[in-house]
Amino acid sequence: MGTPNAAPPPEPAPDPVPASPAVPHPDTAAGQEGLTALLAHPERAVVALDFDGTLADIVPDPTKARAHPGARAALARLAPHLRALAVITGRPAGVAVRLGGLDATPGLPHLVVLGHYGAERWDAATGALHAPAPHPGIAAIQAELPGVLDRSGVWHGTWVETAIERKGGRAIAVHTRRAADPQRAFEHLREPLTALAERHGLIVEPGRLVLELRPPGVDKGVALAEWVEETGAAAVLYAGDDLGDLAAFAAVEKLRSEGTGGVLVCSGSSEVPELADRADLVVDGPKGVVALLNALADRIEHPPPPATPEPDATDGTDGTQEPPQG
Ligand SMILES: O=P(O)(O)OC[C@H]1O[C@H](O[C@H]2O[C@H](CO)[C@@H](O)[C@H](O)[C@H]2O)[C@H](O)[C@@H](O)[C@@H]1O
Repeated sequence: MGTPNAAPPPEPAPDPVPASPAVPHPDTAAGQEGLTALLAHPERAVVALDFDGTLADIVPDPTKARAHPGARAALARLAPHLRALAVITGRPAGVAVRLGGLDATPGLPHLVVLGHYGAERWDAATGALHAPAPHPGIAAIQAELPGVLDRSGVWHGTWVETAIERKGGRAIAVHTRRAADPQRAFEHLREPLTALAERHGLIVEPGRLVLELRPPGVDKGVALAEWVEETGAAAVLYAGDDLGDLAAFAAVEKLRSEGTGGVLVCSGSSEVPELADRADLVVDGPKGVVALLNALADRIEHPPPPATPEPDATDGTDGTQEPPQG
């Protein structure tokens, strides 16, 4: 039995607060400004991300790409805080939705997927897919491509059908990741595939060990700028990993010059140094992108307490005021 004057039992220790992942610090002043704008008013900000290499790890077989573990949960966690969220990809929109499991992710009711570099659009709200008619040059290229690849000698006469990705009849990608010497094969095919594309009114979009023959007239920069305008966003964060994302980076740089906050994130790899050079922030591939999305959500959900104002050096409260004269 305790004595009446005994000290009260100590309060039980509070549950440990899980350590919050820190939001990484952009390397550039423009990136810091953009991030500050996004965190101050996420409800006025938008986030757009590339798919392969950014939300999904790079794998040798393009049909086997999947969203990085945790990517869908991180998107679903961040999306409700934002004005809008988009995936902008070179893939057909429906393929990115399927491979990413984006239609099966609760919490993404307003996601937009802009496929084929912005030529296609899928809206989660309706499930509707808008796609232009296929360019007639694609069918012609499908017929000629096997001959061009045979003559290239890259696969020593045994090139495999798996090198070709047909992309829903709206583009054709030739992958060299599974060639004996992927980089050499890429360089070797560039000229003949460019000539083939030009003969049929198409362009070549180079990517990570892939040369894609696709219709001209749209790119990720055009797609991103139009979408940002549509949303009326005051700040935009764009994350990508490949050469096709440079156009989106340029669009963000232009938006910044016009007063919109912007953050350029590179999902880093050794394959595309050009993008890291232009980024405000380089993270460690899709794993780093997922960590960034979670850190942003965490910071928005648990904002730091307002900073204590610095003592005013002229009000005499900190002892540094000049002594009265005279
Ligand atoms: O805009 P993205 O979402 O990045 O799509 C660009 C191209 O990505 C895909 O290829 C890349 O990922 C493959 C799977 O990891 C990899 O095998 C390949 O080497 C990469 O280049 C996709 O297959 C292409 O159609 C996209 O255009």
